Amino acid sequence: MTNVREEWLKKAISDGHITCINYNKFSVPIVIGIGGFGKVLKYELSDSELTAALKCLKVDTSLDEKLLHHLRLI
Ligand SMILES: Nc1ncnc2c1ncn2[C@@H]1O[C@H](COP(=O)(O)OP(=O)(O)OP(=O)(O)O)[C@@H](O)[C@H]1O
Repeated sequence: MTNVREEWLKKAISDGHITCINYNKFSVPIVIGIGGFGKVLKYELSDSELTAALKCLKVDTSLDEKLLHHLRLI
């Protein structure tokens, strides 16, 4: 079965809606907060002076199934 989430991400990156930065550019993370959708982590970027806060979203694999079910109904 096609991974809907992966295909969606690839398209969003190739269409320029999401900027993709290689994960090895980020330092070891420090957890700085927790929200409803996941943890927020602080990173330094290796090739710049930038500090970044990234949210690591919780994975809900049932979303793929719900989306596929919805698409079958259309
Ligand atoms: N850019 C940031 N810089 C510093 N700390 C941050 C940053 N973004 C989030 N945090 C910390 O992480 C915590 C959770 O942030 P988050 O955005 O996940 O909150 P939320 O809006 O309640 O979550 P959600 O949108 O998932 O429901 C914040 O309360 C804050 O302490």
